[in-house]
Amino acid sequence: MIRVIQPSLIASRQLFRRYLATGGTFTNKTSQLDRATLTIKDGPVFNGYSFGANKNISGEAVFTTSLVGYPESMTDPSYKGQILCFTQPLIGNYGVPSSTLKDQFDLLKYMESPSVQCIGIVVADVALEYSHWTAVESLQQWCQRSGVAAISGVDTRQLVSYLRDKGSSLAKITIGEEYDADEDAAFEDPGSVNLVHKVTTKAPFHIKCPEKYSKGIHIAVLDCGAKENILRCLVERGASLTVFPYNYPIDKIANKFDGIFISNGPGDPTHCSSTTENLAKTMEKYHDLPIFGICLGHQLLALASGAKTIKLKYGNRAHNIPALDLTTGKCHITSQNHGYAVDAETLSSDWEPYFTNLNDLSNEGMRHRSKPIFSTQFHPEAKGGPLDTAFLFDKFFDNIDQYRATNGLNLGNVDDSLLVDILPKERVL
Ligand SMILES: NC(=O)CC[C@H](N)C(=O)O
Repeated sequence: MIRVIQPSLIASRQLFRRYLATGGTFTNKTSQLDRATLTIKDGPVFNGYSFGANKNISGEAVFTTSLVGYPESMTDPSYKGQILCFTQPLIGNYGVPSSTLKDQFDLLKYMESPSVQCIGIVVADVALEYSHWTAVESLQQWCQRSGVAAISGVDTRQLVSYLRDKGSSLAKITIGEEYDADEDAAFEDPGSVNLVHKVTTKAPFHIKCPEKYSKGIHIAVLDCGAKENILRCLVERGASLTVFPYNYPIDKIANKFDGIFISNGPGDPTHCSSTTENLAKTMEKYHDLPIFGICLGHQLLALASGAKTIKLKYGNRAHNIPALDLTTGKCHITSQNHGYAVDAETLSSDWEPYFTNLNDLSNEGMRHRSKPIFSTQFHPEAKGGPLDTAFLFDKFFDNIDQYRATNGLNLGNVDDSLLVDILPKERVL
């Protein structure tokens, strides 16, 4: 078959190349920007312009195809140690909102954590000018003040084609006129260390549900790098939260709560063996305690149940990934950010797959056949992305209602007094 390439496509490609050669900026002045280089380990080298911190960094290069939500993505602790490439070609045009403004629950209003978590970003074209009613600074200012390396003028289509072919790769961003490959320091692999240890809360803290919303429910959250909107989704449904470090021996006090939630987080789930051991003991000890896990929380629950996780070639990072609900046959559009997945083949007979990814057929969730325990690989809390699966938080609360109906109301509240000694009054951000 003869493949006809339209002249208009060739013209637009040539134009795009020429445009990238200028630093990827039709509308911005890049003359004041330093040169920068993105080097993929054993792969291509991309020249561009630095608009972030003036420092060389290395990490794992991954890509997201989300069209909006760069402030939310960049503050998502699951991106710790990663160099995030945006396939959306123009990034920064709506600026960056306040990173300290709080909402009615005393949670961050616009960000998913107090600071930028990825180590660097890669874009085709950065907007140095911005406009939005919530914006307080430009993406350039935010990256510079946060110490985050940022490179523009990269042909992100070529980069992503490479990453899809070869898989997520180690990479570096170096700032300066000339990049000398001989001066190459080692490419750092963030996945070789326990990244959860870096992002988890250092001490337990309490988030009190405002009177007006409160249902007297008390949930224990294992914080592996929890996104702010997960906490909000729990509090706005009427729960007070006690947020614990990821390796807290939760099995010792799980019965003092109405439910356990396990959060998202960065890196390889097998690094968190203390958490999986504690979860295994919790499930063994308390048979009808509701448990819900999201993303890393899903993977940790799977490991605790005896299943295995695998590393995906290039992962799923997007706001429009179709996940099939195996209990209803409905397909939901989901928000995702992960590089690992649960191997559904290894689930024990007590568990069943709950959702399946309709793009790559990877596992998207599991549920216990008889206990009120389930988890999802995707993010029902979104931020960014669609809220189509937010009903799963309601399902968790339905399980909690049933648990309380059987075990007595205000089960969790009884324990506030017991917990008071170990809890700092204020959350330390
Ligand atoms: N968002 C997350 O919780 C990510 C989970 C895990 N770090 C992964 O990449 O698969």
